[in-house]
Order: sequence, then C-alpha cells, then structure tokens
Amino acid sequence: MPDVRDASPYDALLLLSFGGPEGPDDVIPFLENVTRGRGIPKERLKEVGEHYYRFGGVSPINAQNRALLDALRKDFADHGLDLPVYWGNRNWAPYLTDTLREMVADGHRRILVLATSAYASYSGCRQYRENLADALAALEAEGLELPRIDKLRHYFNHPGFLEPMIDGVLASLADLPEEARAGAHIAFSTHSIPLSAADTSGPVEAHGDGGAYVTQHLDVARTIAEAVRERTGRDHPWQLVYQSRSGAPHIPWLEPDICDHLEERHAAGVPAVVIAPIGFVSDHMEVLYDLDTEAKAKAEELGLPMRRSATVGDDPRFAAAVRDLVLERAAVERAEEVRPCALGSLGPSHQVCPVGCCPARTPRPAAAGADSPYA
Ligand SMILES: CC1=C(CCC(=O)O)c2cc3nc(cc4[nH]c(cc5[nH]c(cc1n2)c(C)c5CCC(=O)O)c(CCC(=O)O)c4C)C(CCC(=O)O)=C3C
Ligand SMILES: [Fe+2]
Repeated sequence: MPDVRDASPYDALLLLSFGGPEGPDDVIPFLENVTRGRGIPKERLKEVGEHYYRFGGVSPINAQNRALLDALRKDFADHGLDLPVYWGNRNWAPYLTDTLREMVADGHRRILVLATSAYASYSGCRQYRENLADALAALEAEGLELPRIDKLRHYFNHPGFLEPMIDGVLASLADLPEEARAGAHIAFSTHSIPLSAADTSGPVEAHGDGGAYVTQHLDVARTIAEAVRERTGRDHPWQLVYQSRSGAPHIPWLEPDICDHLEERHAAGVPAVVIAPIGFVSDHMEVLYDLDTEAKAKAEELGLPMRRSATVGDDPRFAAAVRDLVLERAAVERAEEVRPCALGSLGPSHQVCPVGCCPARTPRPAAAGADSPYA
C-alpha cells in the first residue's frame, strides 16, 4: 500500500496569488504592476483606483490568502502531511520572485504550485505560468540553482471547490424574503475576458465557442444548479453572466454584464436573484466592489431582492481538496495509478498544460507546462 500522505517527489507547496494593495500609497504602483503592457485605458485605471480608495486602499485579497495559508497548514498538519507551504504573489508583496528565492535558500527543489484561480484562460492560468518563468529567469540571473516547478491541475470541478459554493447558494436562497424565494433565479458570475481570449482558452481542441473558459464555467453552474434542485426540490432558472470588464470599448468581451442582467431579469418579472461568484476563489475586490457595491446598488435601484453567495475562501473542504490534489499529482509524478476526483460532466482537467493552451497575444516563456523552457 502506498503511503497516502506521501507528497514525494515534491518538497514544498507554493500558494501563488494575484496580490493587492495594503494601503492608499500602494494603489497606483499596484495598478501599474497589473496593467504594464496590457493596454488598459487611463479612465478605467482611475475608476478602478477609486474602487480601492473606497476601502481605504486595502484589497481584502491578502488577508484572505493568509487565512487560506493557515487553513492549508492546519489541514496538512491534521492529516500528517509534512509539506511546507509558502506564499507569493504576481503583482504585490510578498512577490513571487522573493518567495521563490527563499524557497531555494530553504533547500526546496521540487515545488508544486496552487494558483488562486480555478479555471483555464490566459489571465487565470498562462499568465501565472509566465510569471513563474520570469521568477525562474531572475533566480537564474542571480546564479541560483533552479528548482523544478509544477502547477496543480484546474480544480473548478473538484467537490471541495463546489460543495462550499452549493452551500453558499442554498444559504442565499434561504436568506431571501419568503415570497420571492421560490421564483428566484441564479446568476453565476465570473470575470469577463476578451472574446478572443475566451475562444483560445484551454487546450487547442477546446478552442472556439468561448473555449474551455466558458465550457468549464457552464459545467460548474449546471452542477451547482442541479445540486440546489436536489436539495430544495425546486428548479431555479440560471444563467452564466460576467463582471469586471476592462479594456477598450471596441474590443468584444464576454457578455452579458451582471448589472444589465439584473435589469433584464427585473423587466422579465423575476422576483429575486442570487448572484453566485463562481469565477473567484475568495471575496476579493472584484466581489466586494463589482458585486457587493455596484450590483447591489443596481438591485436596490430596481427594488429587486438580491443576495450574493459565498466564495470558498478558507473553507476546510477547500483546504482538504488542495491536499487531495497535491497527493494526486505526487502519485502521478511517481507513475502510480490515480483516480482524480471531479463532479459535473467534463471530468478531471489535464495535469500539465499542453502546448498551445491559452496562448498569449505575444508569445513569452511560461513555466510549469509542456512548453516550459525549464526542466
Ligand atoms: C480571469 C480573471 C481573473 C480570475 C482569475 C484569477 O483570480 O486570477 C482575475 C482576477 C483578479 N483581477 C484582479 C485585479 C485586476 N484585474 C485587472 C485587469 C484584468 N483582469 C482580467 C482577468 C481576470 N482577473 C483581465 C482580462 C484584465 C484586463 C487586463 C489584462 O488583460 O491583463 C486589473 C486592472 C484594472 C482593470 O482593468 O480592472 C486589476 C486591478 C484581482 C485582485 C483583486 C483584489 O485586489 O482584491 C484578481 C484576483
Ligand atoms: Fe483581473
């Protein structure tokens, strides 16, 4: 019998996240980091800066990652998994390169990465891998011995990611005024991305028609809606909608926008809406501003009862899912047989991003994939 707590060949886990400002002075430099070379209009940046200032210049994402780190360390310790967990960000301190340098100094050679992004897309996967390659290049320039880095498979359909969201939708439905509850619709919300990025998301064979990005979100939405029907005995109509659009107005992005959707549902006589932010791992600024501030104001203006359901955050079931994914990938690397866990109709995602997965507009080196220039 293999030891189920065996993470070998891996010797460390890296929680890789977006990062966010920790005070008003951080906001502009943070936004400059995020948008460098991305062609975001100035007006949009000003607007997004205001979202952060409204909350004292502090993004909630860092505190949420600290809580997730605690949850992961506790889960691993409780289950006898001896694997140190580090944290690094793409766009703010603690910066990925600094964390990776520290991991190398601590003697780690085989690093597994958990990104706080569950789905395929350039922004949600390859960009993380490009930043890993940048960090490796920086360490190489410093003459350090490079660790080998792998990334966990997409976990959008792992039960430990879905179960907390199913509970969240049930809680939001229960919290609606009773007379509006039975007829409530569910708006599953995720980050809008350019149509061109959606169409080329995931492996090449999934390209077209919104690509793996839309397919994966639709499967999650359907799975949650079916679980809700099973548990309430009621069929709540649902739709996948989008939020947080940026970029130039003439470039097509995924639609409809959540606020337009609320208007349309209200006009159609729908008595209430639950917004389920399935595209996000925690209640960061996109949830706090775009949903809890903007969409909430829209619903109030319409007189439409609305509740926003919880993201997974540091739910112990999500921490346990990460342990499961780590042990699964470790077994794959040891060439042992695994039974990857997945709900819905798509099955478990690929373990290693293939060549051509979520291509960038301008090709750049990306680590932790079949096209990685690193071992
Ligand atoms: C798919 C996706 C996710 C989900 C997957 C994942 O989680 O990674 C995500 C997450 C996040 N996005 C975040 C913040 C920002 N995203 C921006 C801009 C953009 N996001 C995009 C996509 C995504 N973004 C895209 C296509 C752009 C346009 C520019 C470009 O093509 O690169 C901008 C620039 C201003 C603006 O235009 O909005 C900001 C400030 C934060 C931190 C929040 C906090 O501080 O709490 C988080 C977690
Ligand atoms: Fe974003």
